[in-house]
Amino acid sequence: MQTHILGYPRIGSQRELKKACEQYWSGKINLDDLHQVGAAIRQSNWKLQQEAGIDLIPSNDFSFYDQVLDMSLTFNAIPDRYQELIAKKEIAKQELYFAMARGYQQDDLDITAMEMTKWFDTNYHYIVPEFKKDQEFKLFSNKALDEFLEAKKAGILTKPVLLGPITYLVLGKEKEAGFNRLDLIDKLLPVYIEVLKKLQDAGAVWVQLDEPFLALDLTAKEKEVYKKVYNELKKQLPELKILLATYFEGLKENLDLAVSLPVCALHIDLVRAPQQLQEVLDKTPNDLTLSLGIIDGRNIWKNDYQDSVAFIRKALKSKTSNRIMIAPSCSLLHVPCDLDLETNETVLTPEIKNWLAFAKQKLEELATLKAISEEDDVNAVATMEKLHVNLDALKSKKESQRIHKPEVKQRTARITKKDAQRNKAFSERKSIQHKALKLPLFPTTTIGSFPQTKEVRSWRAQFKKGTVNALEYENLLLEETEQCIRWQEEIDLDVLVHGEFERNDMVEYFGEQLNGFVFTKMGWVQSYGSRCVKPPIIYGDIDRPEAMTVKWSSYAQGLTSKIVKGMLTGPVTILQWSFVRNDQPRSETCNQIALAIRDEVLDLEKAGIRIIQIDEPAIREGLPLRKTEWQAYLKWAVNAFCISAAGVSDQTQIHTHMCYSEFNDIIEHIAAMDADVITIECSRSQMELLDAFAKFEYPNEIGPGVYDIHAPRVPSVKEMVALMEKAKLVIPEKQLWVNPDCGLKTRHWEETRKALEAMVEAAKTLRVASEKERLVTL
Ligand SMILES: Nc1nc2c(c(=O)[nH]1)N[C@@H](CNc1ccc(C(=O)N[C@@H](CCC(=O)N[C@@H](CCC(=O)N[C@@H](CCC(=O)O)C(=O)O)C(=O)O)C(=O)O)cc1)CN2
Ligand code: MET
Ligand SMILES: [Zn+2]
Repeated sequence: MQTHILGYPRIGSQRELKKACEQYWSGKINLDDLHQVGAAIRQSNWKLQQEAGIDLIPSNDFSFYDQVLDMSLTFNAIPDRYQELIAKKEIAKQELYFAMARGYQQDDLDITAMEMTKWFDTNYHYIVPEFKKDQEFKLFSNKALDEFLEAKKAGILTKPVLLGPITYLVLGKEKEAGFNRLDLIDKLLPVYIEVLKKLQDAGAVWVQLDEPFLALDLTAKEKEVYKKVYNELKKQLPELKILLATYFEGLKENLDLAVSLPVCALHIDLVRAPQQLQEVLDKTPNDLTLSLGIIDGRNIWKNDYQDSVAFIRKALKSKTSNRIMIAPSCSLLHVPCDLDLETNETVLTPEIKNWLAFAKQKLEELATLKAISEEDDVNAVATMEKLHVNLDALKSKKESQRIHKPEVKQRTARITKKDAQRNKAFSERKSIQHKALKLPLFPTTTIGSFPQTKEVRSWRAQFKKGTVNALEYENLLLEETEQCIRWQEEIDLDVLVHGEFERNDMVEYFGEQLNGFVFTKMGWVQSYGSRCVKPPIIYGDIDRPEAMTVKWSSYAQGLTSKIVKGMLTGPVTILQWSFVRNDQPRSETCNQIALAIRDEVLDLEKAGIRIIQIDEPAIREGLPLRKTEWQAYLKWAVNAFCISAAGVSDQTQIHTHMCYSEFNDIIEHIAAMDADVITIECSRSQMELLDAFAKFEYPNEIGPGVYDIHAPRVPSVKEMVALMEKAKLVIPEKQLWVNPDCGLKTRHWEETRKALEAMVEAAKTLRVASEKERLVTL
């Protein structure tokens, strides 16, 4: 039996990669320096796995930005707009790569970045491949080979990891009409084969092809392509051992297809879909190796050895041990690097730490599971001891007094339908709110955050270190908030925000203030590119010991006669972006959070806050990957949002916000959230996202983002007016707000100021135009 992993976190346990990339982008280090940091991370990851005794160690799981973008570069799937950049100067591949990820605004070139979207149901974002009708592929980057050789030189024969060809195509987007990207497979496959041949010639024995789509809902055509592709690979590369990796879901009705593909090994996710093991065993041909994904690659709880060993033994009963591999369920990209770095016992108590395993610890778990399962003598001392230590840890968690709070459980049990409903329907609330708030046509606002400058972050870092005391820290933040309010007044925004300077992150900040959560110091996980998050850990029943944001919001409101919008993160997003307890349904945990947020909403209202935004950017990402499970999820998720929002009076206006979302197939559920106003990210799709709202005749108000904040470029008044004119064609103007896309916290003040000034001018231009139209029709 062999152990292997599908991938290891690549940010470095000290976020070395993030720091190096950002230094390179700002010109502080050169390409060589950057490449050295990358190499050091790879070496260290390989060594770590070697020391833990992992049998089959992956390579090419490293990436400077994103593994999907790596594939696009490998196959030369470079959108035409970058040709100008390539032609203009002899550009390093690495620089072109970053330009594709982040856009390029230099030397009078203005090239937009490629789109970014969520990786399945995770908080990781990938760069969406762009395909055109006459798309050609050729080998452009040798990254997979280079990294294989690099490891080989270091004495490790790795298993290179590539995104499988079908998943790669499906993840992309047709950038023009008239073709289906899946039909590009005939052009793509030869280049794949070329890459695989090179790896084989260099000595690779195993190659892992990730095909998560094989575990999702497939069309008949997609199934055919799976057959065709893997048969062709077998034909062209009969000697190469392909490990086909599925994860994030069970194979279900695709099982027959999966086990019929002529590959050497099939990896299945037994954490998400433990029930599939028996059927998979029944159907797996003898010569197909089965890789059991038994350690949770998406969560941080210790593995249950007893459970896992039972799984492994079950598999060993129907297959010989050389046909079994064990592994984490998916790449470890989604968990933090190393629990050993959590040494601060006041942040993470030893009791709770004993329940956890991060990536490095999961390697040890894997090796131990192998040892236990291969041990013939069940009384062997070393084996039994490891089992008992594990049993003790799990028992300590199960019985901990810290997890269960009867009053919290009673409160969620008492939730009624009425708790999730506003007093009056939106049609009536609308005029009550308009009278109360007196906002102009096309009201302007922002999504909440303003630049988290180096200074703001360093105050917080110093405060956490203890070199700045609580009072000093608070005063610095209050000053920053005041400046932010003054400036918003100056540029004449209609609905102001306090700026979120006190937050480290929109989820971690709330987690830190709620009971039932613990957090880490170094538990970073990549979200996109160099950006990381530190998901809090929900270990127990959740309640709110005291108000969380009222101080900031009421301070900001006290500074101005304009309306300041309160700013909260919604229950589904807090749930989705935390590591969640695995001893009760997610819906129950979500309701607990919803009640805590509801209390906060009511406290804000009491403190005189008249507009409250409850951000739910993760509601769509939380959608189950299989359609059959959508209804059940949407029901509890939407209900949890409603519980958090519906306690207020009709006058109080509830906003919500979602970014990176497709709304077409869930629009009725978005409507059921019944937020008075929803802001959505729209500019990169040129307002296309609004079509879903228009088709549904969505009755509530909408703020489509009028400019992309992911690049430092300042948008013109004209282009924003044009986008809003486009919005007006599908949504009545009385329903429209004007705001940027989300993410101002990642920007600098300089461009933020200019862009928002232009945005306010755009709104004013729209008001004048609409007044003229009104007079003409009179
Ligand atoms: N959880 C979450 N998921 C999300 C989003 C989000 O906002 N939050 N937004 C969407 C896009 N994803 C994003 C994810 C992260 C960031 C982001 O800005 N991350 C920051 C970290 C934010 C943070 O936690 N900051 C902390 C810690 C900052 C830090 O690194 N401090 C230094 C010290 C700094 C100093 O001395 O000056 C250190 O600890 O070493 C703080 O402000 O307190 C980063 O990677 O740079 C942005 C968008 C979707 N998913
Ligand atoms: C990822 S959604 C972010 C919403 C939050 N209010 C912000 O502006 O940062
Ligand atoms: Zn957002």
